[in-house]
Formats: sequence, C-alpha cells, structure tokens
Amino acid sequence: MANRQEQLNLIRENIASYPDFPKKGILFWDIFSVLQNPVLFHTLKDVLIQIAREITPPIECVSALDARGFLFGPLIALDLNIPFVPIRKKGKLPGEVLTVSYSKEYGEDTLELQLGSIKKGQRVLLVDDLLATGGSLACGCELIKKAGGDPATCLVIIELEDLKGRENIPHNIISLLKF
Ligand SMILES: O=P(O)(O)OC[C@H]1O[C@H](OP(=O)(O)OP(=O)(O)O)[C@H](O)[C@@H]1O
Ligand SMILES: Nc1ncnc2[nH]cnc12
Repeated sequence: MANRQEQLNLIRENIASYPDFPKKGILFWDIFSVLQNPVLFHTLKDVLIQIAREITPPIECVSALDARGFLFGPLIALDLNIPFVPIRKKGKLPGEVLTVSYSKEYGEDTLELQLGSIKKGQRVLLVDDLLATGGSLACGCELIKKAGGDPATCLVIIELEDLKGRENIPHNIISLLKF
C-alpha cells in the first residue's frame, strides 16, 4: 500500500489541464480526469476520508459546493456517518434559503443554503474540488455561519497558490495538492 505522499503524487500526475478554458488566460484544472480511473478515484476517496477523520475536534456535518464539490462531499459524509448538506447555485434549492453572491476566478455567481439544514454551532467540513481566488469557499463559509453553523475546516483537492485564495478565507483550510 502506497503512503499518502505517493498516493497524492499519483493523483497529481493524472489531473488534466486546459489552457484558455472557460476564458482566455485561465488554465483550467480538470478533476474529472482522475474520476475516469477507478483506482485513482478510490485512492482520492480514501485520502479525503482519512483527512476528514483526523480533524479535531471531530466534524459533525459535511457540506459541499455545487457542482464539483458534490463529487466528494457525500462520500466523506457517508463514511463518517454524518449529515451531508448541499450548497447550490441560485434557484436550485426548494424551500426557504439563505443567499450570498460572490466573485470567482472566471466570473460571478450566487450560492444558496436551505434554512434549517445546519444545526446551531454544528462543526461543518466544507468540501470542494479547487481553491482559486477563494471567492466560492468564502461564500460557502458565510452561508454556513449565517445558518448558525461553524465552518470549522475547508477541504479541497487542488489549491492554485499564486491566487492566494486562502488569504480570503478566515477559517482552517486543508488542500491536498498545490499548483
Ligand atoms: O476559488 P474560486 O475563484 O472561487 O474558484 C473555485 C470554484 O470554481 C469552480 O466552480 P464553478 O463555479 O466553476 O462551478 P462548477 O463546479 O459547477 O463547475 C470550482 O469548482 C470552485 O468551486
Ligand atoms: N483554474 C481553474 N481550474 C478549474 N476550476 C476552477 N475554478 C476556478 N478556477 C479554476
């Protein structure tokens, strides 16, 4: 069995990148290239779960950002046997919602969280595939706080270090791979 660094190196080598997508000047990192290989997908899932289990004090809920965060957040929540709560793009969640707008590397958007989906003071792990400017994760953390929860840790697979996104997020951030 490979150690964690070897597992991460294997994943790193298999993340595809596309220049000028979705806009000129953006180098797009495509996590779906990892999911096409079941061995790598299993490896990535195992690393994410190990890391989530190591967080102290323990997390009580997993949330994730629409859409690529949904590929990973539910896997962690199921393994830890704790609730999963989606944070979706505007207009997709029924019932009463909290709403916050934000900017990201290649545009602007609005995210929503269902009222009552997070308990007061609950320690939430917020999951996404990638941290660029940090706009999306910061927005997710703000929604969790507005709902009364504690955005205890953000967990991403890829961090684009040059964009200094973590400076925009006043919470604990774990990234598996720095580019
Ligand atoms: O750090 P930031 O500059 O905010 O950028 C990171 C966000 O951008 C991407 O999502 P996108 O909004 O493109 O949505 P998708 O998952 O639906 O493709 C990515 O999955 C992150 O959520
Ligand atoms: N460079 C990038 N690649 C993939 N997803 C992103 N989201 C924001 N910036 C991104």
